[in-house]
Amino acid sequence: MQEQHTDRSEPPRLRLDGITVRFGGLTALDSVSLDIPAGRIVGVMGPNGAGKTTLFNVICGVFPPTEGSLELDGQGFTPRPHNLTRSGVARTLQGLGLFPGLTALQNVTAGLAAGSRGGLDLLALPGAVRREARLAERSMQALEALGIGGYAASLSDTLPYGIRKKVALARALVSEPRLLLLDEPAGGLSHDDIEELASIIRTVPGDGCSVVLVEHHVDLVMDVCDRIAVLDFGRLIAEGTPAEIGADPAVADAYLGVEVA
Ligand SMILES: Nc1ncnc2c1ncn2[C@@H]1O[C@H](COP(=O)(O)OP(=O)(O)OP(=O)(O)O)[C@@H](O)[C@H]1O
Repeated sequence: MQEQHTDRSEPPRLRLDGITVRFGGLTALDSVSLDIPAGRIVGVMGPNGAGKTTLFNVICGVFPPTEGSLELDGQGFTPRPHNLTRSGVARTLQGLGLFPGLTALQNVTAGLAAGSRGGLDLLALPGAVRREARLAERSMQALEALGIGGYAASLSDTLPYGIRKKVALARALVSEPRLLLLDEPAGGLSHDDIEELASIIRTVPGDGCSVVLVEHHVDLVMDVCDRIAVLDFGRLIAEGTPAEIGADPAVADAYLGVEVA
């Protein structure tokens, strides 16, 4: 199945139209069309090598698709990795990507500065100082919203892994994105941390933000997502609600015995 563009009255937050990615002779994504509705959480699942990371990379502009196009809120969208925040798109990375020599607060502020016009001001002009104070205040609020304000002054590499994951999430959320891309956020987390992550992810659409969740952790995807897309060998083999995906024999086949419901 490929076409499932639904509500024609309002454009989806993100539309992927016929996305194909080839690496030499290998087709990593094969004409994938998928809508991410506004204010919804959409999971992308699939076995190893299915094309999940490749899809994420296309949405982030790491490389352009070989064929196909993207739209953001109905406008043609050519993502550029260094301009994503300004497009209203934020992401977390599998490897966290925090600056080890910076505090938790400074790491979050870096996420804001990436989206602002001048980046962080290095000259301590009065206006610049005020602006930096505002950025720091917003960053602190982002940390507090995730319950980790108490770690603001700690160097990020001294923090427990679960807290670092939250710092990375705060850095993505601080820019108030309209599209949040989460790349395997549950990787390396304990069961309790994953439950907490699930409740955090569920709050994101409250601000109208859409979420794309690329994740191996099937339980988390089933738990938090409004809709789920399943890739297998680069093809979109299923798209639907968690209940529909859990009952889809093609999905069960793709996972070869891995329990999905
Ligand atoms: N830069 C690249 N050059 C060549 N082949 C690549 C490249 N990136 C990915 N591939 C291939 O494309 C296919 C899809 O890979 P991708 O990493 O997107 O899958 P995935 O679903 O994210 O897998 P995993 O769950 O193991 O991370 C695989 O066969 C992979 O080997």
